[in-house]
Amino acid sequence: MDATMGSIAPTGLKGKLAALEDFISMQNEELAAQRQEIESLRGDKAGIEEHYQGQLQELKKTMVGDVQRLQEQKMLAGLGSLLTTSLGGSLIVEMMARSLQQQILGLQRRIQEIEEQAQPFPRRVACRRAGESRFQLEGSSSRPAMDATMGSIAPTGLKGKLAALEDFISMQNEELAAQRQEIESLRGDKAGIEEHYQGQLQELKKTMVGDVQRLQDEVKRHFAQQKAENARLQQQITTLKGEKTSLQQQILGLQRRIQEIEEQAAQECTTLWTLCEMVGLMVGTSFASNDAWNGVPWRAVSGAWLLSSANASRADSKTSMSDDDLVQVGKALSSLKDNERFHGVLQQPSVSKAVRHWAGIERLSPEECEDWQSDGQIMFVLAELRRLEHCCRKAGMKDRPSAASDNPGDKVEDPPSKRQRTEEGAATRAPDCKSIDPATRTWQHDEPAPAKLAGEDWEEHRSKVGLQLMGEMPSANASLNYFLKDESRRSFAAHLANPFGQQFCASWFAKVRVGTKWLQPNSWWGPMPRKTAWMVAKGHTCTYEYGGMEVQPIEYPVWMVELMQSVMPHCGLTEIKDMPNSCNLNLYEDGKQMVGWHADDEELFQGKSKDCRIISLSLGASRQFELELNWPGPDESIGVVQTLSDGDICTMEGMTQKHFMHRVPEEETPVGPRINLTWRWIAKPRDSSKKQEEKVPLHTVLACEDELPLPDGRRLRGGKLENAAVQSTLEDLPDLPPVDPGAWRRTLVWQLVTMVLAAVLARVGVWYQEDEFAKLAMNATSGVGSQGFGGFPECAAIISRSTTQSSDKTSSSHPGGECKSGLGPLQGLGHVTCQRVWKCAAAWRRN
Ligand SMILES: O=C(O)CCC(=O)C(=O)O
Ligand SMILES: [Fe+2]
Repeated sequence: MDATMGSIAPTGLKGKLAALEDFISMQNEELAAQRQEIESLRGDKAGIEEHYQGQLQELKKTMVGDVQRLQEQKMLAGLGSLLTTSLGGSLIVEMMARSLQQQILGLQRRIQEIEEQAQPFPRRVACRRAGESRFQLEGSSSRPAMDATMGSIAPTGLKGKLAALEDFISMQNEELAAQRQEIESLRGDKAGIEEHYQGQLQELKKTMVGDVQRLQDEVKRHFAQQKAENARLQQQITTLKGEKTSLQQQILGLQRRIQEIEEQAAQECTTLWTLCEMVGLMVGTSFASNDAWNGVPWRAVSGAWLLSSANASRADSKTSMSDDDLVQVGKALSSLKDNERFHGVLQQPSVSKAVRHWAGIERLSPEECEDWQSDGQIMFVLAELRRLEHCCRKAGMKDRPSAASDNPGDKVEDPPSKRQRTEEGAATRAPDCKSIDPATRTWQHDEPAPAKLAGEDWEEHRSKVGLQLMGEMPSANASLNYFLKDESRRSFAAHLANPFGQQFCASWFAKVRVGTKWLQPNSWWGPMPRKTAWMVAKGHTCTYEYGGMEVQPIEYPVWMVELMQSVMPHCGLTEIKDMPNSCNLNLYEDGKQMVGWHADDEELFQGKSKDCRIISLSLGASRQFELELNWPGPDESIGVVQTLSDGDICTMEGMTQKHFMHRVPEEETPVGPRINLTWRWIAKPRDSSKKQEEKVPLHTVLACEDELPLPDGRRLRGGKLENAAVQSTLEDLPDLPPVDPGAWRRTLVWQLVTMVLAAVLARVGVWYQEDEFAKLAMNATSGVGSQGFGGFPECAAIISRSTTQSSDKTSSSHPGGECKSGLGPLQGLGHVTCQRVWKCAAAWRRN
């Protein structure tokens, strides 16, 4: 400053002052310029910082994007690895994915570091804020500020003023120097920041490029590996596909083979089954019509049947004469089994149809039945079956279940086996073994003709036995006309044309039709071709049986007694106590409905051994009533026909039921409905205590949908075999009394029991290994003795073979877990339960 001042000094004090002032003002200007530069430098610095921060931000964004992309690639790689691992079990892809994951983690860390490092450049000049300047040089108005400062140092004279100015200048100089220093420092800062950020950016870019490059390389390598792996897997898939195709072809082949075998087996089974069914029918057991038997392994069961039959016949060769008949049955069965022609012919649909009809399984039209007469194949098969039937009959097997009771005659109706031609069975039964012999004109009967008396007469004369015909009774209607009067056979039938008038008959037709609970039971031969009801006088309880079915009696309704009081006096019966105590009612809805050839010869009425009265009233449409001789003599006419019209009374008296059959045949032309009431006298009431022991057919055990009443009054759930019910019933069953091995071992009924047991077990899903089953059978039949039951192990073997073949070979108790019954798998229940099942089945053999 001194130098500057020296150059402007010599012009006196005033001049000096003026010079100083100029100088100060110059310096002020310089100071202002410097401040401006400082401002601008500060702005530059902020700009630079902002610029680099922006760049860093951008870089970070790019890096995040890159990482994300890599992550996606890694995810894909993860998927690929999953696929690869699951397909080929390769771990390479997974390892690569893991390394990528680590790299990404590293990159993320790196970004964090960079973020931390990328804090704004430290402001080393931050302490030098504008406010700390010794001079308040706000804005551009430096002059007034200086003036003010100068003013404060002014009033001490010119010298003082000079000295003050000098001071001021020297302060200004200091200030300038300080500002210059700041400018210097700011310039340095600016360069430093730029350099700092540049360096950082450079480094960051370098790291990033390296990292990304490395990752990309790795991803590339990974994909290449993946590609190779895929190719390998593709190869494997192609191989597998080829193998699969070949296996599929093999399976198809096997399936075809199975089908062939099954078809073959089904054919065998059909034949065997027909035999079983037939023999079953003979011993009073029918399986065919029962849905409950669906799902039973018939092949096994029928196989078991034949095996045990064969076994029985083998065993029988050593036994006593009394078993001969059974041996014959076994032999007949075996011979049928080996009869090639029989089996061949049986395959024919028409033949099997005929057999099914013959066995009563399926109903066919009379026209179809007639065609069979001329069909050699059908006749051949039926003849073979008849031979078997003959053996069975001889061995004491009966036609149907009730025939096995002690009272075989206690039936109102027999199966239509006794008569042929247009009998009831014509619609339901094949032209069977019963036919009229054209040479002798005699019916071929189950029974031979009874012996005649010493002369030509068949029966004692009525005068001798004291038979009074109803028409001869004093009060009887004189118009009662005997259209059949066979004194030799003591057989009579009378007719009385409507004595009541049309009005009476119409009103009674309606009353009886509405007042009766009509039934149409199914017999062995199909549904009965008419409706029926069975009524008895108060105090009588006899049931009425139709082909295997029992009908409970209805007590005479009031109208019945009233009607009898109108009808009976025409037959000479005026007292209630003398009137019939039972009545069979028939409703023929139309001309197609009928009653086949039969005799009312049930034991209940004793019609075969004693004189027997039957009185009938017809209401409604007229129908033909035919009577024919059982054993007509050479010159005798076979029978008589009587039309029965509305209101007509008809009687049968004496021994008519023994020597004649009667029927009401189908009408050719349409006719209206007809009711017939047939009154009879119950001569020998059935012993009701016998009812307890009545036969329950074996199949009923399984067939019944609901509860099955046990002989002792308890009930068993059959068809559904419900767990708890079966369990508790079986638990309560008493132990079996010891059985006589000779009697039971070889009877066909017993063998049927084993079949049923096998079927029961099969049905509830229990399958045993041969030895297990045999042991079980032995235990259960310990009462039978050391021989045991011959057929059983075979039976078990067949069952176990036929079942283990199809499913689980190792399971001894429950293949496939497919159990259709409500009992569930018996696996957990074990032998005890099975023994009970056995006991249960065995208990039925007594029935
Ligand atoms: O309907 C008829 O006339 C005969 C009925 C018959 O024979 C019977 O019910 O036993
Ligand atoms: Fe009859």
